[in-house]
Amino acid sequence: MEEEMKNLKGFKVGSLPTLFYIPNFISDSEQVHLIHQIYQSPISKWKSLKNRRLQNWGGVVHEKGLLPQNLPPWLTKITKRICEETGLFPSPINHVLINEYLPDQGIMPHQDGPAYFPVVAILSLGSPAVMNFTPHSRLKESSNTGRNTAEDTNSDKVEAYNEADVCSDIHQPSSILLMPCSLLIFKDEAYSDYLHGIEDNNVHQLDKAVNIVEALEHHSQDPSLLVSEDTLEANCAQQFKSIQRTSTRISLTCRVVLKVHRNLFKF
Ligand SMILES: O=C(O)CCC(=O)C(=O)O
Ligand SMILES: [Fe+2]
Repeated sequence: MEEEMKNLKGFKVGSLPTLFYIPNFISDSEQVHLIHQIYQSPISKWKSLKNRRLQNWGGVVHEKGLLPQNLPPWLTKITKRICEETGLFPSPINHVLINEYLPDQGIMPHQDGPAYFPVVAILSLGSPAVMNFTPHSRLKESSNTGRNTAEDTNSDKVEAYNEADVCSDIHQPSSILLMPCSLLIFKDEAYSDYLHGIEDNNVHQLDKAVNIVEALEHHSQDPSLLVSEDTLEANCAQQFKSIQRTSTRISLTCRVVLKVHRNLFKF
């Protein structure tokens, strides 16, 4: 806890417990290197879903735990740094999902599966995008069995929610602007009581974004940013209205699966 407070002090954004946004967690050249490694991977490593492609690293996440595979050194280099610098993970990060989104692709609102330790670190590369956090009623015990969404087949998500599950009382939706090279960390209620998702269209609104100042500090000239016409006199942070997604976004979702099966036959 002490470590966490020290390392992440100053990076908490918004009022929803708990979101941390670290701009420029990696350098531009590290971004180039990571993108190169991702596209160097065998084509068979890609799995195509309805609305995006993904690479799964670290092994297969099963309802009962992880059937592990070592992460490649180009990934452990970054996951080790995430562990050390955040101090939030109980053991080394052992699972990384790499998602690739074209400008009109996204990920439906979902909650990450129960196999994961409830802290997520997402490194963003390429085109900016907005992630939305939407409140939902607490998962009922009976539905928390690790079933997949309709969209996914790799057991990393729990079932999608219908409208009736989304409550509108004290919990307010919020969103976060994910610029390239940034690291987003979410945990606590943001993990347990909110769904997170990215809209599948090429314009993302910024009106609910809680980290505009932090996100734009080094990126205010980014051509993706669209300025609102009616806020010319407003301060810099408020004049950005939306982003135009014009190229591919890649994200690395880094997590810990606590239960690891060393032996296939023990499943
Ligand atoms: O691409 C992202 O930023 C989010 C990915 C995600 O939520 C997931 O893989 O569970
Ligand atoms: Fe997720």
